[in-house]
Amino acid sequence: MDMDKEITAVQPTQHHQPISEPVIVIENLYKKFGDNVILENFSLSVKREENVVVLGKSGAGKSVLIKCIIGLLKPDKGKILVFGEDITMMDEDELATARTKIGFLFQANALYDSMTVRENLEFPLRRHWTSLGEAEVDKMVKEALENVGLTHTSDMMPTELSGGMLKRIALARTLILKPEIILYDEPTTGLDPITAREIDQLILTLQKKYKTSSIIISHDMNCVRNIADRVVLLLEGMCYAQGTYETLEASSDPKINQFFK
Ligand SMILES: Nc1ncnc2c1ncn2[C@@H]1O[C@H](COP(=O)(O)OP(=O)(O)OP(=O)(O)O)[C@@H](O)[C@H]1O
Repeated sequence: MDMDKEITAVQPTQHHQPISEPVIVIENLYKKFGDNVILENFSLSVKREENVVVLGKSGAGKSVLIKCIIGLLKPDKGKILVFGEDITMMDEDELATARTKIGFLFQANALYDSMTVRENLEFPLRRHWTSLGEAEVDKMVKEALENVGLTHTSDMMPTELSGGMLKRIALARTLILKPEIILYDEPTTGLDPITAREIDQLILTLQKKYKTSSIIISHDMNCVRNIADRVVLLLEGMCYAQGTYETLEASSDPKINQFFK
């Protein structure tokens, strides 16, 4: 379909310039459940070191999109190229390899309540990088906790931490495997505004440090404004519009405008 709207009137932005080489290219993705068409001709490309926020109403298909990118759902049609390799054509072994390059920050953090913070951080290392020695594991856990300013929580249980601290630990755990791409599912939902802004800042700081590329699902318009190099509006199954926060906010199209009120 030719309804995709590229909003081109670029305004000055304080965000860094992403490098133009794409790390994710999604072409004409189509996904339905029964008669319920969720994604219809959805296309999107994400450049290296770019933060793309996907904005859409509840039920628009944002989670379905993310699940397709990590191969948890198979689209009915279309391609998802991650570093040039089509995720939709991969078997489980190939997917497992591809997923080591893709970090995922779950909305509910997905930390293990029965493990200490340190054990939660060690878990992905021991699972994916089995050849690491104790000293290396220690060093990486320390670095991960320093990155999020929570070295003192190492021996604490997740239940002893606040929502903002849990989000930081979840972010540290996502980053510990040094993924090149991070997918964030509503990273600031459920946090108070001040903590939410701290998480935005941390996401940006760590992105600069590790040079990651990201797709971020968010309803939090402050988060969208702070983090997005580019905003993509997922509407009616497709990429309805895309542009900087400022250009979309200035749009006179009521379908775009409704998100910025
Ligand atoms: N496994 C599934 N089987 C059937 N329908 C599904 C499945 N997964 C998602 N859906 C449907 O797909 C649609 C999009 O769901 P999705 O979770 O992607 O929405 P969303 O945009 O992430 O919404 P929210 O912002 O509320 O999380 C919904 O109508 C949902 O019921």
